[in-house]
Amino acid sequence: MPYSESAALRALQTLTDPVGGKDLVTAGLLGSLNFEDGTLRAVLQIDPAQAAKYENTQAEAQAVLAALDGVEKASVILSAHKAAPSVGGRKRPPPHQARRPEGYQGDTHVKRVIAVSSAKGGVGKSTMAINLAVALAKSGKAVGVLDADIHGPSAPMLLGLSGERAKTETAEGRRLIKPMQAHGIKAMSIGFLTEDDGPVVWRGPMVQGAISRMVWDVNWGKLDVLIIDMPPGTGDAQLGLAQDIKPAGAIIVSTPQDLALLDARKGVRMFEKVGIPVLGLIENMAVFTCPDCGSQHHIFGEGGAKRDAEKLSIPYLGAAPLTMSIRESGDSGKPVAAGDSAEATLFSNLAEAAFN
Ligand SMILES: Nc1ncnc2c1ncn2[C@@H]1O[C@H](COP(=O)(O)OP(=O)(O)OP(=O)(O)O)[C@@H](O)[C@H]1O
Repeated sequence: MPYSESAALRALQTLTDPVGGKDLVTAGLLGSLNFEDGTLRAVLQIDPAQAAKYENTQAEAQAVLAALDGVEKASVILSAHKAAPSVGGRKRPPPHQARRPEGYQGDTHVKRVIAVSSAKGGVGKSTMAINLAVALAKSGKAVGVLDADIHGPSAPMLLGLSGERAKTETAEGRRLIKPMQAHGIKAMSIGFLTEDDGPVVWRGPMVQGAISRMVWDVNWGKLDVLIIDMPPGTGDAQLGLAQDIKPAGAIIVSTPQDLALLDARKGVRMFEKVGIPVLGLIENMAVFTCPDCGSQHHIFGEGGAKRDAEKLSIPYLGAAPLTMSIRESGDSGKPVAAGDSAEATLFSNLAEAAFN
């Protein structure tokens, strides 16, 4: 298989920062990653005072990168962490932290932030994000979902919380938004913060600011996973959001349709551009089984998602069928994953594949 940047990022994620304890990518140590003529070069930016602690890490990183498909030679360089330029005596934070409130500690309680994304609208991304979250919570994990789709928030309806309004509470000395709770998960959506559930017509920086606030000004408490249901698309807004929130990984949802898959490839590239590893592709609406005769119909095509995942060197995490109960449960605010049907088992298996 050819070299893929996602595979390289995933490989670096298997190694732990000996100082901070997070994986190398999430810890923000990866300065650059360049592939040319079979040679993969990575720069890890470390604090020079801690250089001795990184000797093994350098060798380990070189070994995992050299073992990748398409890589003939890997070289990992340790470079001194450049101090952030000082402005008026204060350190300027790196760009993705720009809106983080002063003294914010919240995300130290959140073990992993994972984005669920689709390059095309209507492929079932929100349905997938909510059902994966509920399935994960059923397996004992503490899970939160942030509905980052400012223009068409769907979490209130999918969770049976339409019309509910979030309250605020004081935690860690700050006034924070109290997340909503339903079906074993915590959730936040712009739909809980505005007067009605209609689409919110905001633009560019306002959108990004509002979403960042929902990550940082919500009292998430201790979470194993915070799932970000990203707005559909691969434009500047999504790219900025990914840079701003810096999730540890992204899951791409697509139907088997050629057009959706073409867009999914753009999605993979978008995340790679900002150094976020793609954990895999989930195919939605893969097959419809006729309830009368049991015959199976691949309404949006067959096999393309698996082939595309292979071509892009990203894991194919599995598929969800097109069923009446997935649609109805979404509309009625009772996620199918919360029950004990065959679909619920399927979402548990998908969650296992995607988050473990
Ligand atoms: N596997 C499925 N089987 C049946 N219906 C589904 C399935 N997945 C999603 N749907 C339905 O398809 C519609 C779109 O789903 P959803 O809102 O989750 O998509 P989305 O990709 O998040 O859309 P948007 O891009 O507009 O946010 C909803 O009515 C939902 O109930």
